[in-house]
Amino acid sequence: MAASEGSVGAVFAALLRLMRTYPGLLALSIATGVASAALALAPHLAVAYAVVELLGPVPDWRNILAAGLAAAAAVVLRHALFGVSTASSHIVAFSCLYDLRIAIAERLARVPLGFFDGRSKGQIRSTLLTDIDSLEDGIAHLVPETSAAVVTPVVAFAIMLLIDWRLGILALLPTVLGIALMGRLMAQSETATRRHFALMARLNEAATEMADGLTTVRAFNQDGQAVRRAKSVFRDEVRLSDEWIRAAVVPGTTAQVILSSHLLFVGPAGLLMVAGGLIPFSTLAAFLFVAAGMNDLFAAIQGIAHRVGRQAQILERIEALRRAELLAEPSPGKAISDSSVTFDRVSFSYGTRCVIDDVSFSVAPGKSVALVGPSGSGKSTIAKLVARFHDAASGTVSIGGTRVQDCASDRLHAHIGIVFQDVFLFGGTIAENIRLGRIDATDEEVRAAAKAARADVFIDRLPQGFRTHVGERGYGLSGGERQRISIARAILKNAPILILDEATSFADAENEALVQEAVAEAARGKTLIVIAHRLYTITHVDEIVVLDRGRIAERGSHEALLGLGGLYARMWRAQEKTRHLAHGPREAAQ
Ligand SMILES: Nc1ncnc2c1ncn2[C@@H]1O[C@H](COP(=O)(O)OP(=O)(O)OP(=O)(O)O)[C@@H](O)[C@H]1O
Repeated sequence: MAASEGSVGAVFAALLRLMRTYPGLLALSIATGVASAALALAPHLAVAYAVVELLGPVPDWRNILAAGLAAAAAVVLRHALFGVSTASSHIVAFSCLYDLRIAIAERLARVPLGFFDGRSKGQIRSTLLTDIDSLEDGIAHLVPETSAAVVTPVVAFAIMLLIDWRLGILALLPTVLGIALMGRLMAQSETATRRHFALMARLNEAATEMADGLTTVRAFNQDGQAVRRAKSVFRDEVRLSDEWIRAAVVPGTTAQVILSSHLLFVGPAGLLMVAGGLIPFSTLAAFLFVAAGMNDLFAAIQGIAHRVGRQAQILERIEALRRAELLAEPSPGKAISDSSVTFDRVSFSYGTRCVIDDVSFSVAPGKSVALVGPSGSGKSTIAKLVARFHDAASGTVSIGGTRVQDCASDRLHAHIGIVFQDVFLFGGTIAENIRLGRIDATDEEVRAAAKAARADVFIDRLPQGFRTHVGERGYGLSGGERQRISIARAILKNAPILILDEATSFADAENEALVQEAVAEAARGKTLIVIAHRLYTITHVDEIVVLDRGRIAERGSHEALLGLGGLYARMWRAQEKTRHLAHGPREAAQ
């Protein structure tokens, strides 16, 4: 966006673009803001008029009184207009913030899910909350205040030029000089502002990490280290703010002094002109009263200059999310004929690191494949390529004979149900969380899905059953219970392809048995791709694909792979030994 270039014009253009959906209110805010600012000069003009009258040969007290009353009325009107201006600009601002949040949320819902891999949640949260909130200053204050701050000096200078053009030009010089200096100041402070905001994102991350990771940190007795890390970011923040203020204070004050110095130029020059008989004293007095009315406005201009720089960087970060590259959508998308899944010579890299290398396999409709292999071998990445979280760098991933890139994303996602190992539950009721599988499902359907997922018994035992609120991320439920809610979602969705990232650990055998039953229920009649960590759960699948460093090392049935005596057989023996030790010989033999 143009605002990222940081120029004042670009920032205002970007802010006005955001506000253009509310043209009536925007115009009202600017017009009343400008009128209010122009009226700021009225008392000065009234005093100037009264002084000229007083210094005249026959002062007319009625005129002087009228000037006083006009000044009082102008003050009241000025404040009333200012109230209208800020009220309407705030209505526009809060509507714009809402629009932006919705636009970004809709955008984020359509970007490839891989977009989130490279970004910290803290950064996204900071932009969605803090940055968009900070835009309120730009929209509600900056635009009307700036229009007003520009108009008042222009009107004042016009009046000053009318009173005496020579003094008017003299008063203009320090303004030009001060504004030029302020421009340089803004350019200089841009780097500092940028560093400050980068630090704000780190602050946000540190705070999120502290809140989210508190349990882990405490469990490992690392509270000291976590606090030290957070403290170091907090200290950096103070240091940087200090540097920032120190860097801005000298040039800022200089610009302010120069901007306010017009009276220093005009006063002596005007007195010389009076002494030389070029102008009467009453003209100088009137001029000085109008010129004095400019001082507050110069201070306002300086504040505005600083805020524009800040807004430029806020807009830049907001735009990065608002313009995030979308998944290329085919138009119209091709049909998906069945629920088969095929990988044909697929390779994929995260950055420059190749993690899937020339992988080919296929699963026929209603059949099952298990992806196994050491940690980091690429199992989850393969599952993500099926659901098009990322696009393959080469080769094709297809569903029902259609490349995933050729399917409209809603149709693609309607075909795939995913059960992640790390189950995400929203803060809401259990029923709402299950209904995520199909928004229009009836209460009976939700209950039936929960029953099929072996979740109904524990849900009914909760204080408010299906209406029980689960906290953020499912706080208050066990891992196995969360897993079964997530399986209930998939059962409710009833998509023909099921991708299952198998949970690695369970607190007890009962929970594990229930999840296994739930999985069997969810997978009934579906094409199943299961990422398996515990090999004894997948001995029955149609094909096992063994991955090693992104390549297919072996494939076949459980028995065939054991007979091969390779990686799978070694993994199986290692796991059986552990199971044997954990459960005793009888259970392991079952
Ligand atoms: N978002 C990412 N950015 C960069 N590298 C990634 C990303 N996600 C995964 N990787 C890397 O890609 C490789 C494959 O990861 P993947 O998660 O597919 O493996 P996995 O076999 O599922 O591992 P695990 O069994 O531990 O879950 C790993 O080396 C991992 O570090």
